[in-house]
Amino acid sequence: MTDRSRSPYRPSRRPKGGGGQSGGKKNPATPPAPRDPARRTAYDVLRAVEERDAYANLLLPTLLRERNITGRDAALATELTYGTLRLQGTYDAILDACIDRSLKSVDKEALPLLRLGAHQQLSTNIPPHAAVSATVNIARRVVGHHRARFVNAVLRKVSARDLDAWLAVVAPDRDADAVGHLAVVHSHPRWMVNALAAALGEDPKSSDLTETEQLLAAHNERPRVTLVAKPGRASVADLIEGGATEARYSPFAAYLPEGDPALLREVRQRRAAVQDEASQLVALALTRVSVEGADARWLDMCAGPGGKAGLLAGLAGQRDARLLAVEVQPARAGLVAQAVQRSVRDAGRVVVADSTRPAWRDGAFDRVLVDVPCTGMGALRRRPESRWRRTPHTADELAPLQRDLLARALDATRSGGVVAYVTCSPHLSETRSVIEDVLADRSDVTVLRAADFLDEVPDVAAGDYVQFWPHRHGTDAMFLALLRKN
Ligand SMILES: C[S@@+](CC[C@H](N)C(=O)[O-])C[C@H]1O[C@@H](n2cnc3c(N)ncnc32)[C@H](O)[C@@H]1O
Repeated sequence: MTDRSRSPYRPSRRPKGGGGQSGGKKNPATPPAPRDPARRTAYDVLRAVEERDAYANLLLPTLLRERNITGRDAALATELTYGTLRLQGTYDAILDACIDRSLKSVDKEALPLLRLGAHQQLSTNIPPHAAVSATVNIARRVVGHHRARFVNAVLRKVSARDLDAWLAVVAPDRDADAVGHLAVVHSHPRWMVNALAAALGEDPKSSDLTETEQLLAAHNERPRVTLVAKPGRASVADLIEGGATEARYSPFAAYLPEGDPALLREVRQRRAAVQDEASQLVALALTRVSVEGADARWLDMCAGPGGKAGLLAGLAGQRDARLLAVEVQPARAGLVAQAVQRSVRDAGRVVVADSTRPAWRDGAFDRVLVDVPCTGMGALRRRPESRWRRTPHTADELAPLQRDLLARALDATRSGGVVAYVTCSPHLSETRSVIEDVLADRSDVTVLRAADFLDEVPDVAAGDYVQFWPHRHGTDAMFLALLRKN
């Protein structure tokens, strides 16, 4: 057991009575800041992710704000939370080797402590003894002394090896089982490694999964923050003046190397927003396809939370066109309304509706974006926990809705108009399979070579389609098909 007197994280004692505040006054509205605020906050997020499927990217900023945690503590809490979630699969394989029973039998309050402790020991510069004692201190407060002793015992076993040495013990041999090896080393579910290898055109049965490994490794890197300057409302130069740097591909993008995007005036005024560069480019590609005749009515059928709608509304306004943005969930439609607010010529309109039951007549639109609900396997860098929430069946379960939405998008488009089918996933069941299934029943569609409309981006063509990749482009893995209605 850790010697409390030597712990650098030893909590200070509060005086009894009088609330411990200077002047003896309590403010019941303000919860006391937790001791060791960075680790405690990381633990609270990890536990909420485990217990109630919370989203770390939403909960962490909320807790940091509520607890008034800033600066180095906020940076540490962020690193510990995301770092632990990213390598959770690797840490679980190691922890499993350190306890006598199955890791699955460890309760949901203690398990995040084990992962948090393993992360500090194996992937940070925090000295192992400090990582153990600090984690055990939190364990005493949140799960009691008995289970804290269990946490202490397991973490001491973890400290016997460094990460590479542990991987040599717990990861399957690469030659015998390449997918199993990569799954443990890069912390992905096995089925997902298979699906990603197939999407990259590599044979999951071979031991040479070089590009698959690059992709898995990229999923565990911290994504850069990319901003979009909304057309007609802000410029990239404005963002660069605020501290951003020039982006590689999108004419509307800038990268923010550090700092909180909300501190930028343009972001606060909703003239700019955070948006992945590939998200910008797939929307832009739709606007680059020439259409003969009228080009006044644009439709975004799945608009929430409004990233692409915000960009499209600005571009529509600049061309004197109008964008109708449709979203089935009222709360998300509210976010779309904020995103299109004050776009050029006020070109965006938002409605709450189900796009599979269209309230518009067939052929009413010149350009249609259908950015369907999907597994989100293209955004694993930003939502690391989502890889453990999906199952091998999630993509198949979504396919009927994706097919229905694409068919309705084609119906909504006039002859000569164009549809962009977009997913934030490279999974073949949600990308080319959906298109092939829908087009098998129709003779009124021509598939365009989507990469021709994104000349500035190298290595993005996947046959007639476009597939962005984190390891090639530094973006989310967005998929795009451009379909002309004959
Ligand atoms: C992948 S997200 C779209 C992202 C969005 N285009 C953006 O760039 O911010 C899919 C959205 O479609 C919405 N959705 C799902 N089914 C729908 C339907 N039948 N009709 C309209 N919207 C739907 C979901 O609520 C979700 O907000």
